Amino acid sequence: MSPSNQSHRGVYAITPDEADTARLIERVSVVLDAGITWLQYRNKSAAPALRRKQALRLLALCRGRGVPLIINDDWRLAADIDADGAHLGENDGDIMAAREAMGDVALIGASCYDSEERARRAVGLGASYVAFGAFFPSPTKPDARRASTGLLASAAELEVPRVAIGGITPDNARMLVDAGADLVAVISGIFDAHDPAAAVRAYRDCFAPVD
Ligand SMILES: Cc1ncc(COP(=O)(O)OP(=O)(O)O)c(N)n1
Ligand SMILES: Cc1nc(C(=O)O)sc1CCOP(=O)(O)O
Ligand SMILES: [Mg+2]
Repeated sequence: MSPSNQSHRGVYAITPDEADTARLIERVSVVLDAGITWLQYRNKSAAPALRRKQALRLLALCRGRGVPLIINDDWRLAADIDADGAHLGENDGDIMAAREAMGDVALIGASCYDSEERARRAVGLGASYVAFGAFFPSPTKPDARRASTGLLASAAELEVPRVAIGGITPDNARMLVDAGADLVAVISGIFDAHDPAAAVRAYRDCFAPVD
């Protein structure tokens, strides 16, 4: 997988906690139509049965739009429903086990926070992308530890896509792209925006070359 591959570049939208499944699908549809690269299903409040139901509904939606669906936290659920990937943080289990269960082409992401060493280890264990953050104060996760943009450049040698996360807005995204981010992962900047589709387009513009 090449970090310059266009299919691994752009907007990585992450769902907000949304208990109403019909509303979740409605909100995500708008965002998919605006042109995102990947979607992550993340719902920290839902019980397992609701998470499974929502993940299945999102998977059908994403398949129809050709957008990979990555499941947060739970690689077993991801493997069980045949999602496109799983995202694992420091308390979310074993990258090697996820890779073994999900196969070679699955998108297995690892949260690396502010640590290049953690990213190196994750790639060694089979991660397909690494995520660093938080780069800015995050409304969704105010206590997230902070990362510096230098990590994005130095992690280029890992030769997997580098994801930036945490408080990313259309106004600060370009500096992360310029620093080496292949994807920007966003919750509130999209889903709390007055016009989520316009927000996605504004993030996408940050990946376009400046004239
Ligand atoms: C793309 C991406 N990066 C980081 C995270 C955070 O993962 P984690 O630290 O496990 O925290 P939770 O999201 O589970 O609260 C992520 N989900 N996605
Ligand atoms: C889920 C998550 N992980 C982070 C990390 O730094 O690892 S920051 C974060 C929240 C991202 O939401 P928002 O775009 O609203 O800031
Ligand atoms: Mg997690």
